[in-house]
Amino acid sequence: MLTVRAPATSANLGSGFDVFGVALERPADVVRLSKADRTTIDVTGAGSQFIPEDPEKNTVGAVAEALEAPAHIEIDKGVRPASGLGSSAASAAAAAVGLNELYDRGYTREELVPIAAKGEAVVSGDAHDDNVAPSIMGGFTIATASGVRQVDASIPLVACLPDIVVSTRDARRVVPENARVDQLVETVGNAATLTTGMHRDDPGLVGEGMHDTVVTPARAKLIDGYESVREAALDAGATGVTISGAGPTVIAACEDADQRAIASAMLDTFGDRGIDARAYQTRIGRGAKVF
Ligand SMILES: Nc1ncnc2c1ncn2[C@@H]1O[C@H](COP(=O)(O)OP(=O)(O)OP(=O)(O)O)[C@@H](O)[C@H]1O
Ligand SMILES: N[C@@H](CCO)C(=O)O
Repeated sequence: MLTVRAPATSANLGSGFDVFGVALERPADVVRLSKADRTTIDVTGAGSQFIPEDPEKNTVGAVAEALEAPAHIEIDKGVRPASGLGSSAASAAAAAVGLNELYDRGYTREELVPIAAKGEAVVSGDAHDDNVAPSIMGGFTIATASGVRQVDASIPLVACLPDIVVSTRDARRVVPENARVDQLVETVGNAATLTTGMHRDDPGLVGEGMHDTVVTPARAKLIDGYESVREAALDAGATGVTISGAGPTVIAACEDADQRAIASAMLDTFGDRGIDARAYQTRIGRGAKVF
């Protein structure tokens, strides 16, 4: 038996659609794995009633198949599914790291990213790396066709998860197929600014780089109250606000001292619209850990 804790993640960060991602210190999935003749899965915890235990439909099943590593896998969900916090990815990351060790496959953390992404493909139809990469490697990650670059950062964040369901599959359907050259120029500038902020651990630059005029406006329509929540967070001191992954979580970058006020402002604004929510006062953290 081997236990792995894999963190929630926030992908895109506005200007880095399908490329950027960060690991969060919390919440996380805890996955226990033991060798078996065939893969079986038990799921408990947050939203487990909505998560299939069929290995063909659960992200960890695809990972076990890719690694040719059948196992009994117990998933204790700390990351609610369809949250925009990489719920499916956290389980896939934990399974990739754990089965790699259990079967002594010898893959590096970076080599495990595309293997874990095969789990994401089961769920959203696309094997996007931008959640599994930070959940496996930690910190801030830049996932491209040529591999993953990783930066250790510890930017304070507030992730506000409303009691709304937005599936990645649905959110990918509203992404525009084209963008103008001026939007391309603005996005590159914001992405470069955000990356510089991560290297300098500068919440101001990271927040500035989270601005996005291409994907975020299209997805904002799926989150009741998004614009009001974003404004309230900025008024409370957030340096930048955007949709976390495919949503509905709304994520803010900030200074430590402003976290509590930002969390309250976001919760109150959703509450004014009759929407229950919870806010994680967290920060960028480390990747999957084997116990
Ligand atoms: N191990 C798993 N953990 C969570 N969800 C899973 C898992 N395996 C399969 N799923 C399915 O994946 C879907 C949740 O994935 P989805 O990508 O929509 O949400 P998310 O991963 O929380 O969000 P995002 O990818 O935007 O961060 C649910 O429909 C769930 O049934
Ligand atoms: N980049 C993906 C992340 C999903 O968590 C999307 O936004 O669809």
